[in-house]
Parts: sequence; structure tokens; C-alpha cells
Amino acid sequence: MEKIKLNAFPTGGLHGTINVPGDKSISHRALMIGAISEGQTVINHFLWSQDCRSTLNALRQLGVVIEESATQVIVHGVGFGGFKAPEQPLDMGNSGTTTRLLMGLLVGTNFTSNLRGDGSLSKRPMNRVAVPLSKMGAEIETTKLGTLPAIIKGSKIHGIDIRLQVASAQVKSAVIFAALQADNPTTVIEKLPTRNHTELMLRKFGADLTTESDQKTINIKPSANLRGQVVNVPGDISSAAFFLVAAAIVPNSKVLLKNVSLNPTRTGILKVLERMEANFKVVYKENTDECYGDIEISTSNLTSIRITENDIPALIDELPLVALLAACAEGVSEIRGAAELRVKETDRIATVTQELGKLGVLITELSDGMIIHGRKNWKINTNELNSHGDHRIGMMLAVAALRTDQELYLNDAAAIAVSYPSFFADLKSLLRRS
Ligand SMILES: O=C(O)C1=C[C@@H](OP(=O)(O)O)[C@@H](O)[C@H](O)C1
Ligand SMILES: C=C(OP(=O)(O)O)C(=O)O
Repeated sequence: MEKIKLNAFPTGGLHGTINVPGDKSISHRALMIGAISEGQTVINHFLWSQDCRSTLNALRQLGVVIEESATQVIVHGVGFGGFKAPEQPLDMGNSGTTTRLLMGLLVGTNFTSNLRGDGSLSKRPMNRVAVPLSKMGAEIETTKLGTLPAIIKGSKIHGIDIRLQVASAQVKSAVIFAALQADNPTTVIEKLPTRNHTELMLRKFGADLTTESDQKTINIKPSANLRGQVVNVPGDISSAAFFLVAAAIVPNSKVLLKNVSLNPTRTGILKVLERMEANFKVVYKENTDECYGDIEISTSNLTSIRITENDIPALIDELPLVALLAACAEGVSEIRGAAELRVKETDRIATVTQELGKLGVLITELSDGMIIHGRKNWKINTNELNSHGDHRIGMMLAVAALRTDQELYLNDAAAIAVSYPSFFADLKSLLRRS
């Protein structure tokens, strides 16, 4: 329960350049897809964070040899059918992505796996994956509540046509991973298009997978012969977003964020910043796999915004930050259609409302979102904030603290290492006192 003092208002603003750490979603997928391929997969700019460590350790327990250095990871693929039965339960830590994607890989093995997670992960819904996978012949046993721990008994997987009930890239990816091991083709239809890193990467590794023009329908043929590749992981826009917002809301700021993923299924935060009239520009770089580029942003006079269900998947992890932007904007903003926030590391509607409320932000909780009243100055009624063990809430609060001149502390700050271990060092490098 580490408690730290947060940086208050930097009188000279935020200035400088950040080379944003690797994308978490892409790092997880590069490990897993590398593992089920033949030959070596070299991952450059891998994200060394607790969540990605959970995936790496689980794959090692399944018999995959993975070499690591500060800048590179090399996965020695074992191909489909190459996993070994783990001797101990697989520890998913805090990571929903590790759990749900790995379920899709494990359902087609010839052994039984046990999955467990930390206190937060053990409250999160796993039926959303277990139910569609069961329709494909998978044998998954969760608790009565549909949560971890889970037992997965490897079985024969059948291809099916399936319409998903939740807009979730994790559920879609699990079904795609199972479909690769099936005896006939699968078609997945999403509720709304979600991040497509799994599809892009699988195609690169040689899978027979097509996405239809609606961006929601994916056809997957069983593909046992994936080949290892070099994966260059771009910077994570979900991590860059903390500095995008910090520079927009702190006076006298100008920040350059380098090599950030600009995959259109992830850039909802940029659309929000544009709609709120923020000052920023994006320079796209040449690429062959995932889009990426640089973003320069400076202090902005923000207008209010209305976010609806269709906006959500492309900025799901940035919604706590959108609430903060709204708290600094002119007028009343609304976030709706975001009930998925309730099943993240914390109930992010409740934790955002509670913590921004402590800073004097006028914010009302809705069943599926929030109403936020923008204000120039907040009336702070505490000096202790709490991440509630949720990395994104912790970082959002550290950015919010920059708008105040009071001494504020963050409880449970260690959670930030789940996705961004060097967050405070990077933030500190930008702060200027005049
Ligand atoms: O597929 C992924 O890598 C992720 C998908 C999202 O979850 P859902 O698919 O459950 O919305 C996101 O919140 C999570 O941080 C990472
Ligand atoms: C929800 C998140 O991750 P996961 O679902 O992988 O735990 C996140 O990183 O905000």
C-alpha cells in the first residue's frame, strides 16, 4: 500500500519529449502469437510492465522458452499443440487481457490448466469468454459467479458463426485464438468494432483471417502453420494519453509524444481532444504493420463533450482521463454507454466519481457513465487520493493533481506498475517550475 506525494501545479508548465513505452495490448499478443508459431519471434520495444510479465510467466509455465533483455524479447515458438501441461496453476496477476486471451489458446490443448488471479481480477467477469468458447466445444469451469479461479480442460474445438454480446477485444481475441485450432471455419460478429491488434498480427504471422468492410465481421480459417516474425511494438496511446491530457489542462505546456500507436481502433482520445478543441497535431510515420506517429500538444481552452456508446471501444481505457478533461472544460459534459467501465480493474465509474469528487469536481454517477461540470478552480476537500489498486485511476489522479496547488497524496500508487512502471519518472522529466 505505497503512499506517495503527488506533484502539484508546475508553474512553468510541462515541456519536453516522451518516448512512450510499448503498447500493452500488442506486447501481450506478440508473446502469445509468437508462442503458437513455428520459429523465433523477436519483439522490439516490448512493454516491461506487470501485466505483460503475467503473460510471459504463464507462457514459460506452458513450456515456451522466452529470452529477455531491456529492449528485446525473443520467443521460441512451440507451434499449436506444443504447450506442455503446467505443473502449477497459471497466475494471471491483475491482467484481464492475459486471462481471456490465454483461455482462447488453452481450450484446444490436450491437458487441464488452472487459472487464478489477484483480488481485483478475481471479481471480473469471465463468462463473457467462457460462454462463447463453450459453444465451440470448450470445457471451462469458473466459480458460480463466472469468475476466476477457472479450470480449462483441453478439448476438440469446432468452428461456429457467433455474434458477441459485449463489445470487447478480449472476448473477440479469445474466440479467434480458439477458431485457429478448430476443425472448420469460424465467423465472429462484434457488437461494435474493437481494437484489431489480434487480427493484424495474426495475418502478419500467416493466418487465414479476413475482416469484412463493416469492421465487425471476422472470418477465421483454422491455421496451424503460423511463422515467427519481428514485431516492432509502437508506443501505447493509452499511456501517452496521460501526458496528452496533462499538457492540455496545465497552463504554459507543450509536449511531444514520440512513436505512439495511431491504430484507428485506438485513437478515440484524439477524436475527443479534437471535439473539445484542444491544440495538437499528429505526424504519421511510414509503417507496414500497425500505424504510429508523433503527437505534439499544448495547453488548450477545452469545450464540453458528449460521449455515446459508439465512441466507447476506441477510448475505453482513456475514459477516466476524459472525465478529467471534462472537469477542466467549459460547460457540462456527459459520458454514456460506458457500463463496461464497471468491470475493469475497479468499477471505474464509481472510482472516478469518488476520487474527482474529493478534488471538488462536480460529477454525478450514472448507471452507464458520468455527468461532469467543468470548472476553472476546484474546491479540494481532502489531501488523500486513492488509486483503489487501479493503475489508470492512479495515473489520472497524478495528472489531476497538477491542476492544484495543494499537497496531495496518492494511496496504493504501486498499482501504476501494472501498465506503466516509469510513469512518475517520465512525468517528472516534463515538469518546469518558473
Ligand atoms: O484486448 C486488449 O488488449 C484490451 C481490451 C480492452 O478490454 P475489453 O476488451 O474487455 O474491453 C481494454 O480495456 C484492455 O485494457 C486491453
Ligand atoms: C482494463 C485494462 O486491462 P486488463 O483488462 O488487461 O486488465 C487496462 O489496462 O485498463
